[in-house]
Amino acid sequence: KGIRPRGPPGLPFIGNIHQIRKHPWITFMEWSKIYGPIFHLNIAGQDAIVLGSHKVAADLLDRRSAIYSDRPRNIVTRILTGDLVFAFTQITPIWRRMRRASHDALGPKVSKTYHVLQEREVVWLADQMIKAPTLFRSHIQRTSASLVMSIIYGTPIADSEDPIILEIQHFVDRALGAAAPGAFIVEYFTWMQYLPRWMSGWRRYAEYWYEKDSALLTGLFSGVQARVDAGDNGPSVAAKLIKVQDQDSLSVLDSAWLSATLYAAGAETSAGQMEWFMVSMILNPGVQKAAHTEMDNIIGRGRMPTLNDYDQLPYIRAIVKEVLRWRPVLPLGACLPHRLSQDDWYDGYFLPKDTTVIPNIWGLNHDTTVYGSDADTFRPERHLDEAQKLKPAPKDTKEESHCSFGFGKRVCVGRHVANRTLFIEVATILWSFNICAAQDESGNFVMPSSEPATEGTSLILRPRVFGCELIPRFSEVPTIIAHTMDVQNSDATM
Ligand code: HEM
Repeated sequence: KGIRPRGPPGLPFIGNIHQIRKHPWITFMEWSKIYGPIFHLNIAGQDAIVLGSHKVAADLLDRRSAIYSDRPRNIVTRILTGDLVFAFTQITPIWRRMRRASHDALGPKVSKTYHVLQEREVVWLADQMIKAPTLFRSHIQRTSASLVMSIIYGTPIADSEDPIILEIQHFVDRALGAAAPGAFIVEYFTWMQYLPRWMSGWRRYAEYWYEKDSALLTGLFSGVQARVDAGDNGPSVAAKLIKVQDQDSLSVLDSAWLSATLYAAGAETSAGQMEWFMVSMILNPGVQKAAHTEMDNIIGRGRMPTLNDYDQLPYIRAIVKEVLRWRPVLPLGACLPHRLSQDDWYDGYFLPKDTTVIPNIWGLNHDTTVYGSDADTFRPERHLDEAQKLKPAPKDTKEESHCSFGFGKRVCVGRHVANRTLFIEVATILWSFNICAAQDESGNFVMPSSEPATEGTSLILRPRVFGCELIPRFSEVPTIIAHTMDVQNSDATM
């Protein structure tokens, strides 16, 4: 039907699997230089293409999103989640309803109703950082988990070791783990799905956990139902799902899984980006200094920043864009590639139905033809013009200046919330602290690595474990944080 894109030669049966183990996004950048911005991989007999330029990614995933927005069919995940995690599902009627409900609950206008929750959480974060600075990573974790829990279920979390959080985290690890390439051999040898149940340990595992997780998630959702019935009017996604009753309403089970999907997609991603923010600040004191100057000029030292300051703080917004560009926590869209749902032709190439389509988000974000020869450098100024206002974003980056929120019909539904969360966390930490490298016993500074960690099972790309010193920028910082907390608490009880 036409020629296929070129790609690296592979081995019989397994294709290219053995060549793409460690940091595949870097290998893919190299292969893009050899084979062009669209190249072919053989994943154990399954066709895949990798997209290595903004234009190709936008041409296919955004401009032809009608046929490039399915997900690969994953046998184990489907059973494990009852096909109710819409981030993993095909474009089905249930995906459409869940996606619409999420957009209605997290879109640009509605997400303003969560500002009060975001502001409360970050002041709490600053307070924890003042009181126990060495535990900053666990404070960042708690804040992300708590914020997403507040937005979704209306229930903040005081401790990152909270039993509910641990239980949900196990659910998230199971779901993401099952979707990870190579997790279950049946995904490659699909005839195994027809083996009897007693020969299929993976099936018994998936069915068992689907029942258990459905009970856990329905319990969480029903807790919100009980509060709404008792007259609680607090803003939350779950409360919105309960209150909106129309022909598109989701069942309790669907709503329970939808809420949990949003938690799974939102908590670790935001926390991972915040860890990269901390690393970028330690490595770039000049950037910190410029941010502190913006803070002093616009906010001053008498109050903490709020989300109302968003438009007045272009340098902070440029830092957020640069963190997302420089170290995207989902460098390949992680376990969420797209799938082509019908035969297609592009630039003289034939692309068969069912091809897995992998955008190299990391590669696009580091493309020197778009970001210049210093694309690997953390430099927020690249997003600003001479008047220190934000520049228009490069073409095909959907006003974000990076591709870290994905593409087309699958573009991250939580991006408005995520952008504001990162903004207020970054602004609050920079208003409060000088962030410095930690010192070892001999007083030498220990710089964090800008290389991503590879250890651990998380699919989120995080920095290696690192320390830092958080020094309040001026003596009134602790008092102003405490005072802001008091005001927020009294507003909440009014
Ligand atoms: C900095 C934080 C975040 C990053 C970097 C991020 C990134 C992404 C990426 C790359 C995708 C895949 C897009 C694609 O397939 O093309 C995605 C999907 C998704 N994100 Fe986010 N995300 C973040 C935060 C959030 C938050 C806070 C939520 C919700 C509260 C959320 C909910 C989702 C959902 C539900 C999907 C699946 C959409 C679908 O398949 O239709 N994300 N995100």
